[in-house]
Amino acid sequence: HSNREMWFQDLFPPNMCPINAKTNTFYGIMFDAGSTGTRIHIYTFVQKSPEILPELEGEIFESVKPGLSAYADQPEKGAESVKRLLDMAIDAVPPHLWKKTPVVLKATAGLRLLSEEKAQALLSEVKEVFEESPFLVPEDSVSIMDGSYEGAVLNVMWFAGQLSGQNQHTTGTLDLGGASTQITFLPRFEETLKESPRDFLTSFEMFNSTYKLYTHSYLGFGLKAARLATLGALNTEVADGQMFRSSCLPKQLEAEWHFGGVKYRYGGNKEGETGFKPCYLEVLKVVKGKLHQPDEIRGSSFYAFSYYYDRAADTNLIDYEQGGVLEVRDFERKAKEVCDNMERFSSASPFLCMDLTYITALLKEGFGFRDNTLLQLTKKVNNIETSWTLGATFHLLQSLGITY
Ligand SMILES: Nc1ccn([C@@H]2O[C@H](COP(=O)(O)OP(=O)(O)O)[C@@H](O)[C@H]2O)c(=O)n1
Ligand SMILES: [Ca+2]
Repeated sequence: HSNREMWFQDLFPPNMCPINAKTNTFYGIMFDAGSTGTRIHIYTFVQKSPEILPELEGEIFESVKPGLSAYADQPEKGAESVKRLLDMAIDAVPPHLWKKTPVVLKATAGLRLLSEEKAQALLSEVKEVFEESPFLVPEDSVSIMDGSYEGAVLNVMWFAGQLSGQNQHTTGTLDLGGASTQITFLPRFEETLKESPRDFLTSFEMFNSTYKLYTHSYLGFGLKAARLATLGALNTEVADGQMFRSSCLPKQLEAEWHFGGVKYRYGGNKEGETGFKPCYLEVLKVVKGKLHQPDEIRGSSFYAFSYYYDRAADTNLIDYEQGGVLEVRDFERKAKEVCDNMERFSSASPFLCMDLTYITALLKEGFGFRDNTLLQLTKKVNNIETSWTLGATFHLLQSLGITY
């Protein structure tokens, strides 16, 4: 594991400065308002001289469920959940640094799925909470994040950390959230640049370098949105008591599910088929032909985060603490095992079969990966959550001139 443990040291190089240099310590508070939960990351950095990048010293992390979008009709209550998390920062940051510590909230896909009006109401309540706090509130402190920024920042962090590592063939990241999914990589071939839609290509500046990236966020292709799409319930008016059925669910199941402030009734195919085959056909309708497939990624390997990690860990494909390396076909094998023995897996989430089948279809038919494409599943490094929030905080501190 030495390579993995070195990762943050690579990213924030160790002290190379004269012994009497003045050390600059600073904090950044970043909220990740995701579709399934709200999280606070309080980062501490130290910078020992202007010539070298700040080092990450530590992180305090806490999360609450549900996400802000569940408070679509009660924006004050949503903001309250943010305030409770922000109170942690009052204790964590020394009072004399409060005024120099920026607080920012970036919402991801969940809020993008709400109406403009409801999303804005939530954001302005949150903004009020920030303004009543003793922290530095920059312009645009509360916003809905552009999906390509989310992917870019995450990938650049990993890529920068890998420069001196061994795993130089892994140049991309895959993130599977609740409402959206991102793919990002550093293109190696001219072909990719020529064949990709314009808005899939971006250059990104961080750590004093410019990175040319392929990045895209697919809204509605997160795991939970995909459940609704598979059930035929995404972007439709749900009639009172309407029942959505799928061959990916246990035959006898009938239940309720709340997502994005809406209640859905769903269940298994009581009379019809269940199992991997019919389920795969259902899920295929959601992904087939909907995603751009760059040729060069077929043989690459990718880091994979979020629900890729969670579902692999839930089914013992990887260790929950350590993560691991998988091939795409491992997800398919597990999906077959779960879907064709649904009663045996009934103790876990009733969506386990659908989730694994969706992940399989997304990777193979969506992105066009091969059966043997390698995925490196990672959650934490040195006890720090691997998240776009770290890169975004770093970016923020640089833009505010808080680093030297
Ligand atoms: N700090 C975090 C944030 C999200 N996640 C993962 O992301 C999943 C949900 O994604 P999300 O709520 O951020 O949804 P999106 O808004 O990104 O679509 C969680 O269930 C976790 O698997 C994580 O592992 N650690
Ligand atoms: Ca997310």
